[in-house]
Amino acid sequence: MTEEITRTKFLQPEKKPIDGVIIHPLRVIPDERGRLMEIMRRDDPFFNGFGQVYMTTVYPGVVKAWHYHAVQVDRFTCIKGMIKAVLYDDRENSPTRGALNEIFMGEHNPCLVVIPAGVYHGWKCVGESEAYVVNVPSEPYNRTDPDEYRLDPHVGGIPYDWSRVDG
Ligand SMILES: Cc1cn([C@H]2C[C@H](O)[C@@H](COP(=O)(O)OP(=O)(O)O[C@H]3O[C@H](C)C(=O)[C@H](O)[C@H]3O)O2)c(=O)[nH]c1=O
Repeated sequence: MTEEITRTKFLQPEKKPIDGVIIHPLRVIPDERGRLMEIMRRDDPFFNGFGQVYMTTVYPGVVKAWHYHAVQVDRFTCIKGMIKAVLYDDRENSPTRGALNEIFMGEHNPCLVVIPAGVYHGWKCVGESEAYVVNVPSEPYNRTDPDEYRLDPHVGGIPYDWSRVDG
């Protein structure tokens, strides 16, 4: 009973994915020389062109959030370290408005996450070393007028506490 409650607590966020969000598991192919992992392919069902590819990193304990894009779709993976990615749906008319998704991803759970425009998102490095994220957004970054809207991660009004949950 107790175990079930604990598991439910941690699995709950991914049980009801935000409308349009895709969590796509990535396969790691190891051999005696190292590892290989495909990230995204032109024939993936969610591929609809890309704007650019970039990497961004996050130091242990740091939160990078909340961001959303008006037009851009993000497709990101964590290739080194571990992050807790959190998504929040505040889109008017969305069937999942108010839903939060928590995804623990990275070396121990390789996956690509597709985030539709309008969905707040961000991540925290939950490992002990700098985490490396690769993003393949649908649009190139506009340096003079970025499609990037932000809220403070701690007092921005989104009902999520970024602190670690022990138990
Ligand atoms: C995305 C981008 C940024 N920049 C510049 C703008 C700033 O001077 C600097 C850092 O950018 P930003 O604060 O957007 O970086 P992050 O906070 O790591 O943002 C990333 O992490 C969060 C969680 C996200 O959701 C963003 O979509 C993602 O870009 O690089 C560029 O020059 N080119 C680019 O393509």
